[in-house]
Amino acid sequence: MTKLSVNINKIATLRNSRGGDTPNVVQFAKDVQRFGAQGVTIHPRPDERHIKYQDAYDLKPEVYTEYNIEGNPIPKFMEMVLKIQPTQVTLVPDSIDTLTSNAGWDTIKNKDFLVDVISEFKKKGIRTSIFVDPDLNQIEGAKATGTDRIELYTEAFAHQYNLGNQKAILPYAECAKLANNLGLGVNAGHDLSLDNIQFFKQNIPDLLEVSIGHALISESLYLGIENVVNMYKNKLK
Ligand SMILES: CC(=O)[C@@H](O)[C@H](O)COP(=O)(O)O
Ligand SMILES: NCC(=O)COP(=O)(O)O
Repeated sequence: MTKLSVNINKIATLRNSRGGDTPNVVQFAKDVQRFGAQGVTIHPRPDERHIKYQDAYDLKPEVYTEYNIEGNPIPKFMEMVLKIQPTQVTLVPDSIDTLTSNAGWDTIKNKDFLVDVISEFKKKGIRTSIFVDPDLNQIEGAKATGTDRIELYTEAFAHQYNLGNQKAILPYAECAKLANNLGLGVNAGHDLSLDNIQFFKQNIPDLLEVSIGHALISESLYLGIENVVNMYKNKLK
């Protein structure tokens, strides 16, 4: 079974746009779990433009499914994750000013750094995952870091699949196979959606978890908007 972890960054983006507490990210996390999500993902960024570090702490007692915190392991991030002790930390090499995650780790160049950081998290019993491009050398490199899992960076797949290029799945399937053979768990995320998730799942062996945010929240708006427009109209009769 593949677990669905709902990334709630976009709920924080909406909240922050008005400066208040609507929508409330903790309530949203509670609700998605009540609706069946098997995990909650957040990706606090150094500028706290969506999820704030305080949200990460506030969510801890309310996330009773898998709590996955993603981010670049800068000292402030490491300190927070080590304090919170979520189920999983996913390391992403994003630069400070990046719009969204845009690359996986170079696991070979950054081996020593990743070995150190991963061992810190593992000492506290936190499962580790590292964000990687679908490249066999990077999967071998990931194994050498001591990580428990990898998260396949799926933006390229999502883009190509949308253009009708189903072959874009092939490097992902190969990398998942290699990871499984090496004893690494396989997660995936970025731009997965209702359009592409079933095809992705069917072609990736032993896919343990997907984290989905941007499309899932956008789809929720579209799938809910008719209902809400009519609820307003009823109140205006
Ligand atoms: C690693 C990854 O792909 C997600 O964490 C994604 O980057 C969400 O981050 P944003 O919501 O900041 O785009
Ligand atoms: N790890 C990927 C994630 O959490 C969500 O990415 P996206 O669905 O917002 O692109």
